[in-house]
Amino acid sequence: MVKICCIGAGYVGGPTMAVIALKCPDIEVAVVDISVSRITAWNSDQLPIYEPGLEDVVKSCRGKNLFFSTDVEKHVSEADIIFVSVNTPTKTRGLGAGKAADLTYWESAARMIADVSKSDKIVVEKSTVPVKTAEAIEKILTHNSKGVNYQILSNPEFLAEGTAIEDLFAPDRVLIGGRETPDGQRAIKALKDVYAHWVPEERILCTNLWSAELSKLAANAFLAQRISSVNAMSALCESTGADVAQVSHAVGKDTRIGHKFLNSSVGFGGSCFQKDILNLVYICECNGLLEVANYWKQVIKVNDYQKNRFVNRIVSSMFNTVSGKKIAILGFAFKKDTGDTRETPAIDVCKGLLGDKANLSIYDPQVTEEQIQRDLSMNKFDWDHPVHLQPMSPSSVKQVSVVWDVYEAAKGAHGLCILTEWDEFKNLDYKQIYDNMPKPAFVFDGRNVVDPHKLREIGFIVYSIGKPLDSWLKDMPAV
Ligand SMILES: NC(=O)C1=CN([C@@H]2O[C@H](COP(=O)(O)OP(=O)(O)OC[C@H]3O[C@@H](n4cnc5c(N)ncnc54)[C@H](O)[C@@H]3O)[C@@H](O)[C@H]2O)C=CC1
Ligand SMILES: O=C(O)[C@H]1O[C@H](OP(=O)(O)OP(=O)(O)OC[C@H]2O[C@@H](n3ccc(=O)[nH]c3=O)[C@H](O)[C@@H]2O)[C@H](O)[C@@H](O)[C@@H]1O
Repeated sequence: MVKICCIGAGYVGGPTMAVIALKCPDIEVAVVDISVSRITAWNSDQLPIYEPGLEDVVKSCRGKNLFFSTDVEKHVSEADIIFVSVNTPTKTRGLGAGKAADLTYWESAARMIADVSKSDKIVVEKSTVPVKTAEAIEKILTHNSKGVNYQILSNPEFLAEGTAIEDLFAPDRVLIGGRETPDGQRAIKALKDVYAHWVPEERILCTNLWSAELSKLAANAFLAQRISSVNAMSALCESTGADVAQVSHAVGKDTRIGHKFLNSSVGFGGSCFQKDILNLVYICECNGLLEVANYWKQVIKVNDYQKNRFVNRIVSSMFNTVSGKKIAILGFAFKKDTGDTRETPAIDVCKGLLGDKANLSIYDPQVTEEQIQRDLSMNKFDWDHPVHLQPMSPSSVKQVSVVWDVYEAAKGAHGLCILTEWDEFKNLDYKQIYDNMPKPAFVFDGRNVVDPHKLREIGFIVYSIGKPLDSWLKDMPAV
């Protein structure tokens, strides 16, 4: 029986391995992690991450051919194929700080593999890594090999959170990069055979190592670029009276452009887009390609601009101050159907409002108070480390309260800010909410989930990203 071990039981390692176990009953899959609490949660009824459909998959194979364990060394030494799906955060210190990927966790995983392996291994990069990481990993492994042969493959993951199980069941493509040697090709075939259990052959793309590594960074950069493009247009729409939804629709009808990923928003979030683009920028700079680096940097600058613009709009429309005013924040996760808050635009918007001394009442159906308090008091990039290595008990932010009832969050608030597109926000009783707010009552919709016309009929002053402004907002331009 082929044995797979995955190092890193996170948003990627957990769901991908669960699906491999489900689709390949003839393979034994062990997911290992240094975080005891994560592994305990994977072995319990309360999984450590919220992802639609995940629980069913885990329950149907856990204890049969899917195991979660903290015994990292045992499972690594027994495995034929080792996936490495550990954190690759942005460096916060030293060379490349603020841009380069921090490969500390990767390197320590590689050194541990070299220490405990007694049989030949295929080591698969599942984490998103800089181009040429495989070369570095290969050096660590071969310099410490004790006669064991290693083949390194790059097999980046393209799942999106909230749809991870769907994405894994029917991926647009599976990408496998390896060495162009007979041993490298054999390793590619071994991994291809795993995916071939359920992915049609024409969707499994095999390339050289560097193409696979770079394709992952490129794919995320292209996706983020689309959002920054439409968000840049949203600012122009507000100045001209165009409606960004209509513009996106018209543009996306061109089959060469396509309609997906053209929703204007308060900005993209998530653990990877910014991190991976910064990483790409750093690689370009290291290769002397400054024009290319600047081109991609702009995608992040526009994203920051969009978040700032949103905060400025709120403050300027409320008589240039939110000091002492209650603002209800509806949604904190970086997108709907996940409890993940990594790099969520809500953090920057909340910090911007807190900077202007607002009192925030936050509601998100999947995010706990503890998480929100941590996010609002943590330093940039500190979030992307194993949980038990993150700074402990940051002080809580006093002007923030977190509630589990959206109407309670809204009660007495001067304004509502919609920051995540949870479906439930579409159909709230906005009349009841309006009646319980001081006037003028504002709605700032950062996800275009509400119908501004209906809310204006109730009496709200409504700002929807990229939509024609009402006269109140026109008279109070955001600087
Ligand atoms: N979150 C996502 O949707 C996607 C993430 N990725 C990439 O996948 C990688 C992992 O991301 P996530 O799963 O989101 O991160 P995560 O933080 O949820 O999981 C990483 C896990 O690795 C563990 N870990 C770190 N060092 C370890 C070591 N030496 N030994 C054992 N366990 C160790 C941590 O404790 C943590 O549980 C990153 O490179 C990310 O860029 C790629 C595609 C999608
Ligand atoms: O490498 C990764 O981590 C993953 O990053 C993204 O997945 P994810 O971040 O989970 O979620 P997305 O659906 O891409 O959304 C990212 C952000 O962009 C925002 N977004 C998305 C689409 C859109 O049209 N407009 C928009 O503002 C979302 O609200 C969210 O904040 C990619 O979609 C995945 O392919 C990739 O594997």
